Amino acid sequence: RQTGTVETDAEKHDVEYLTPISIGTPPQDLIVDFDTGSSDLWVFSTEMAAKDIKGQAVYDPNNSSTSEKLQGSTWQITYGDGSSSSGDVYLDTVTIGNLTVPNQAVEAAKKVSDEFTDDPNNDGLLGLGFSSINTVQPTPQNTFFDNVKKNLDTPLFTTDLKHGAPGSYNFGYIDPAAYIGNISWTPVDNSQGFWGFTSPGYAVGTETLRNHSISGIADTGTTLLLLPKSIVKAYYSEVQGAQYDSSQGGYVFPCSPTPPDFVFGVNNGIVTVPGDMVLYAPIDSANQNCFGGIQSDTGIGFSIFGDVALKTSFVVFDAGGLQLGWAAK
Ligand SMILES: Cc1nn(C)c(C)c1CC(=O)Nc1ccccn1
Repeated sequence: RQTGTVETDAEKHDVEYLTPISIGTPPQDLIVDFDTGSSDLWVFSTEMAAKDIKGQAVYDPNNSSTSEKLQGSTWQITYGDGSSSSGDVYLDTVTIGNLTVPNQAVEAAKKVSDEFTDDPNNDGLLGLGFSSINTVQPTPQNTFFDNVKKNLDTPLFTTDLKHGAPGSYNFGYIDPAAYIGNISWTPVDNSQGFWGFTSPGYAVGTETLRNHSISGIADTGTTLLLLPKSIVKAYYSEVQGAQYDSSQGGYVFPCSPTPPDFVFGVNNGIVTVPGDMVLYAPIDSANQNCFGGIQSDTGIGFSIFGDVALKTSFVVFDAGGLQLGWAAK
């Protein structure tokens, strides 16, 4: 039985967290976005048009003695923010930290949307959602985690994302030194292929928790905390000068003073998003006004507990117990 750990580094404003992986023989090193909100492992590849590659590392299946084309298989994915990619599929050896999966489905991109072309540091996505939403046709493929699970001491992984600093993904064990206090556990609804859960309520600043169920997903691949419009309005009503700025596509407010904390419940525990984490990023060079890290989930159908929420905590994604554990750190 094994365990593994790999460091993930924050991009500017923690917009995404990029993590090294190796594919093929000899190993080809790429840096990808681990995404608990999707279930495809896809990478920039030599099968793409040169104009769509701007600085990314690419996977070359012809340069790997262990690659094997999955004949007739294709994939196409469109994310909620409208970005997309598509291509064909190889089986090849994938290594993350000290964990290796010999016949992992590696989805080689032939096309990617501009959002990916214009993100020079990101060479692809590694889905850590449930394999039920893998997009490979005609036969959906397993995620890296689903393939490595049987070799792990226990079928779980943990995230320890940080604000402006490298964090870590651990596989197969809970590091007691990575968190403080108790872990609050809550059941996972994976019926849509996500790490879904329901928070019992929220609070703004130091007020007491309001009973208001929030159903959402724990999603490392989404930058912000996307919540029901009514909760977002309630939060920003307590932030001086906050307003919805349609040109920015969300709530903006003066970068000073620091806005109030946002607290959400997890079972009978709470998770606190400090006000300075809600200050997502300045929208002007004078750093006068800031774009909020909390925005509306309108149109998605569920809330998204993205990096703004996840980086406050040590989070356990437990596939064995089908539960999420949140702890302070
Ligand atoms: C931001 C957003 N809006 N809507 C409607 C959804 C569903 C999202 C989340 C999203 O799309 N996340 C993402 C994007 C690219 C790669 C990985 N995950």
